[in-house]
Amino acid sequence: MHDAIIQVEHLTHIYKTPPLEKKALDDVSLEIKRGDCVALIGFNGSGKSTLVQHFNGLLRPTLGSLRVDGVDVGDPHVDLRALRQRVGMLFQFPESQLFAPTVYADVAFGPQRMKLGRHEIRARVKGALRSVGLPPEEYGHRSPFALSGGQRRRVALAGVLAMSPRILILDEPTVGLDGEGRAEFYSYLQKVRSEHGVTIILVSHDMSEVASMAGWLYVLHHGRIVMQGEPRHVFARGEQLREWDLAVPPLHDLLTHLRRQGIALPVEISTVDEAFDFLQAHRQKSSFQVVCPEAEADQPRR
Ligand SMILES: Nc1ncnc2c1ncn2[C@@H]1O[C@H](COP(=O)(O)OP(=O)(O)OP(=O)(O)O)[C@@H](O)[C@H]1O
Repeated sequence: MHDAIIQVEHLTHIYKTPPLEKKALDDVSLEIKRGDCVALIGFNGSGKSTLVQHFNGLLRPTLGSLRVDGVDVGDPHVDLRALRQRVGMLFQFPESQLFAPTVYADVAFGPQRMKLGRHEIRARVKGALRSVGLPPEEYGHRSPFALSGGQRRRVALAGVLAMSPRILILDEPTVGLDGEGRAEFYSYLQKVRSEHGVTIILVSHDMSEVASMAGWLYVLHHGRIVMQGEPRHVFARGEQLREWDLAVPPLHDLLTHLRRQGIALPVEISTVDEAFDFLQAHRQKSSFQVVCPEAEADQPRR
């Protein structure tokens, strides 16, 4: 496909740590289009990290092939340094890698290593900090260690963005953040995506979390892609997902239950609002009623 930024064909990866061998990926094929946001979902040890480490050449295929942004990652003669600058990776707990005395210095570290000019570095650092909601005038001079957990993580994201990656890989990006920190992180990630047009790959155990961002999910199990599709279609197969130890978002469990009760909810429904609108529109035809507790609570008691 001409606009694929990542093409993986029959990729197998075997870790050879004598005397043991571990097949971590088994005949994986996929294509990710430029500008898309996809998620790799799977239980512990299913091969997610092994797969994404091929995307910037940290690992090379044992068998099969992959091309990333036009580069043949499997070719041992290819120098992958340029590719690594185009593929930004944010590992779990990235804030633990922050080290500089100020937010500005931390974000500037990557562009400085790229040997860019002073003006370019300044423009990139300021732009990256603005993208993650930390205006440089306010946060640039502060110590990253004096910020909240969520803000520190956004500093780490700005550090990757300042390298102007074409592909951004985020491994469990919100693990350890509270609900508010998670929501904030994803809203800035959404902003980054629209502003920078970057291709995003999310790695997670938590399907409900990535569903709001990702347009396509790949489910990994024992190193194989066992299911893929739009989140709403994947979630509709809850029983199968549970067999692979994956939790289905609670809304989708409820929708499945209602369908079993004979309410013909279309598979396109994937948010609470969509479910509510559908039930409202159909209540005339059906024997059930939609009760809105807030509206009820507003009524004076008789
Ligand atoms: N360096 C290594 N040497 C040997 N085996 C490894 C190595 N790294 C990972 N593995 C094994 O390969 C398999 C896939 O691991 P991987 O880390 O890719 O899974 P994962 O889905 O990312 O897991 P998690 O969600 O726990 O991070 C696991 O069985 C793991 O134990």
